[in-house]
Amino acid sequence: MESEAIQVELQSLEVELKDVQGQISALIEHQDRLYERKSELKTLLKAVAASGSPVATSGSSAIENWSEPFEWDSRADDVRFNIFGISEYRANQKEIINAIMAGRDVLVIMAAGGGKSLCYQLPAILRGGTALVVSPLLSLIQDQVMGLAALGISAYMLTSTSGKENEKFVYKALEKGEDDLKILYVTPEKVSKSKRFMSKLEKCHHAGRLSLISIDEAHCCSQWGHDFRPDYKNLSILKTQFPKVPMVALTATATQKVQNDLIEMLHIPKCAKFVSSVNRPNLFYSVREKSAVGKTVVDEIAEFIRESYSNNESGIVYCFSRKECEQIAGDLRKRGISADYYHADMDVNMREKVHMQWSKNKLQVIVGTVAFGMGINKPDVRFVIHHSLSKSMETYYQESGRAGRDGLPSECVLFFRSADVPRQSSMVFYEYSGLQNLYDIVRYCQSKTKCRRSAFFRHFGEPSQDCNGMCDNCGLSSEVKEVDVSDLAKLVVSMVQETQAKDQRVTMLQLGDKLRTKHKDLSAELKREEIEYLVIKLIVDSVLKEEFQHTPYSTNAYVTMGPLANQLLQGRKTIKMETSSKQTKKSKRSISFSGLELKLDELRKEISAADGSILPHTVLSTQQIGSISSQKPDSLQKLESIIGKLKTEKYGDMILEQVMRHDAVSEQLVEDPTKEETFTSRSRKRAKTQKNVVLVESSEEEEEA
Ligand SMILES: Nc1ncnc2c1ncn2[C@@H]1O[C@H](COP(=O)(O)OP(=O)(O)OP(=O)(O)O)[C@@H](O)[C@H]1O
Ligand SMILES: [Mg+2]
Repeated sequence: MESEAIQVELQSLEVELKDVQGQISALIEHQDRLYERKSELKTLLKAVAASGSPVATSGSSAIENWSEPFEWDSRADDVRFNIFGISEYRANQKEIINAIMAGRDVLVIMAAGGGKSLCYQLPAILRGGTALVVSPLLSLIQDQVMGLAALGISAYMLTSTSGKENEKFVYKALEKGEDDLKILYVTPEKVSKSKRFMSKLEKCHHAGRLSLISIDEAHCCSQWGHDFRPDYKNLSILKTQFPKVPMVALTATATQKVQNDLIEMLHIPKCAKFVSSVNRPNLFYSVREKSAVGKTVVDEIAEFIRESYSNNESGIVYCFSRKECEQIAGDLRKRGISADYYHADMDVNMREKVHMQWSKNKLQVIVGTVAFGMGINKPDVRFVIHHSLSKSMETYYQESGRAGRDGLPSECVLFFRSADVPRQSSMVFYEYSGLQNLYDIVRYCQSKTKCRRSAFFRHFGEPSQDCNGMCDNCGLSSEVKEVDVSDLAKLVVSMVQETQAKDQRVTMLQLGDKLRTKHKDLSAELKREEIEYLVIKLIVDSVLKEEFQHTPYSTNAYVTMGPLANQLLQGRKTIKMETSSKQTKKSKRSISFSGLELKLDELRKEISAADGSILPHTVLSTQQIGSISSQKPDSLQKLESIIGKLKTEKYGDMILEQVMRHDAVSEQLVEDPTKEETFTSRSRKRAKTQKNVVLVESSEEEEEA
C-alpha cells in the first residue's frame, strides 16, 4: 500500500473514531441520567410500598403512627388556634408536631410556604424550657422573632448584631432559667464559633431545660444543596453534645442525595422522616417569549402587573445582573409601578430599607438578583416574574416558589429568550453539573406541550400529579405542531463544522448572522430568534456543544460540534421543533381584594404602621381576611371562632367596626351583587368557569396531598 493511501485511510479512520467517541460520550451521559433516574424510582417505590402513599412518608420505622391521639392533643389545638390563629393543620404538620413531642429526631421536607415554622414553634411552646433554632439569615431570624413577639411568645435572638443587654438577658436565661425564654434563634456561626454560647447552652441542657433543637433551612448543610453554608457543617456538634434532645431539621427541597447527607451530617440516623410533595397547587406556571427589544419586555411586564395586580399586590421580578435590576426598576417606575431594586452590591441599610418597605406593602415590586432570596418571608407574594431564566430547575423552583406562600392563587412567569442561554452558561459551566442543570431548565422553557409541573416532579424524583390546568401548557389553548427541521439543522451544523475546520470560533449570535448572510433565501423566511432557538435546541440535544474562553473581562461562549453532530449530518438523526400556530389565549388569573377585604387590608396596614414592628400579615393573614369577609362576624365571639383568642383580644374591636361599617354602607347601596363577593368565592367561581383551570386554596388541597 502506498503511503498516500495509508494516510487517506488513517485520516478517515480518525474522523470515524472521533464520531464514535462522540457517540460514546453522549451514550455515557445518557446512561448516567438513566442510572440516576433508576435510583430515584427505586427510592420512590420503597416509599410507596412503606406507606401506601407516595408522599407524607414517615421514614425509618414504618410502624409508627403519628396521627393517632396523644395526650398533648388538646393543648396543641389550643395553642394552634388561640395563639397562632390557625384553624386547621396542613398536611403533615400534626404528625411532625407529635413526633417532636414524643422526643424523636425528625427530618421535614415540605414545600416553601407549607408551614414548617409551626412544626417546631408549637412544640417549643408546649415543651418546658427553651428551644434552640438555628437559621441561616439575620433577616429571617428578625422576621420570625418579630412575628412571635406579636403573638406574645417570648422569642429572642443571638446574632452578630444583638446588643449587649440582649445578650446578657439571653445568657442569664439560659444559665439560670429564671426568665422566660421559650425560643432562641441563633445563626450557625454562634454554634460553631462562640465557646461562651455553647457553654451557656450546655448549662441550660444540664438543668434539663433545652427542650428541642431545630435546624431551619437544613439544606444549607449539604454541599449538594443549592445554598451550602460552611458553618452549617459544624452543627453536627449539637447532636453529639445533646444526644437526647429531639432535633428537627427542616427544608423546602432536598433531593434524595441531600436528604441522606443531612441525616449523616446532623447525626440523626433514626429520625422520623416526613416528605411532603413538592407540588405547589396554587401556583400557575407559564413561560412567555421574551422580545429582543428590552423596552418591549418591560412594557409587557408593566402591563401584566397593571392588568392583573392593580391593588398593589406584592410581587418580585428576578433579573440576571445588578445593572439590569436597577434599569428595570427605573423603567417600571416610569410606567407608574411602585418598584425598587435589591442586589448584593447595595449598602446593607439600603437593602434592608427596600425589603422593609416591601414587607409593609409600601412598595409593590422588588426587582432583584438571586441575592434577594432565602430571607423572604412574605406570605402574600402574588407574582414572581423572571426577566431571564434561572440557572437550574432547582433554583427556579426556589425562586418562583416565593409566590403564594399563604396558599392562595399566585403566578410564576418566566420570560425566555434563546440569547439569554449563553449568558447563563458562561456563568455556570464550571459548576458541578452546571451545564446539564441549565439545559434542563432550557428544555422546560422550550417545550410548548409538556406540563410545566411535571418537570418539577421529575426533577425531585416524585410521581406526577394532576396539574389541574395550572400551567400555560395544560390550561391555555393553543395549537402546537411538531415540525421536522432536520435540513435546517444540517445547514447550521455544517456551518459550525466549516468554521471549526478553519480553526475559527463562532458565537451563537455570529452563527445566526453568518447563516442568514450565506443563505439569503432563508433570511427572508427565518427570523434571527428562530435560528437562535434552533441552535439552543441543538446544544440541549448534544448535536452542538458550548465551549468557553476567558478574556480579562468576561467569559465567552462559543458553539462547536457536539457528540451527535455527525449522526445528524449523516441523516441518522432527525430534529423536530414545536411551533405554536396560535397565540396563547390571555387569561386573567389574578386575585384581588374588593369591598370589605380592601378595608381589612387597609386596617392591617394601619395597625402595622402604628406598631412599627408588626408586619401586616402577622396582624391578619390574607386567608383570615377572606374568611372574615365571607362570614361577616357580628360579635367578638364569632370573630374569635375565625381568628382565635389572641388576635381577637388585640384587634377584635377594630375588625368588628370595619365589618359593621361596611355592612351599613352595603345596605344603603343597591349594588350589583357580584361586587360583594369575596376573594374566596371569586376564586371558586373562576374555578368553575375557566375550562380546566381549578384554583385551589391551600388548606383544602394540602389535606389531600
Ligand atoms: N395550617 C395552616 N393554615 C393556614 N396557614 C398556615 C398554616 N400553617 C402555616 N401557615 C401559614 O403559611 C405561611 C407560611 O408558613 P411558613 O413560614 O412556616 O412556611 P415554610 O414552610 O417555613 O416556608 P419556607 O420554606 O418558604 O420557609 C405563614 O404565613 C404561616 O402563618
Ligand atoms: Mg421557613
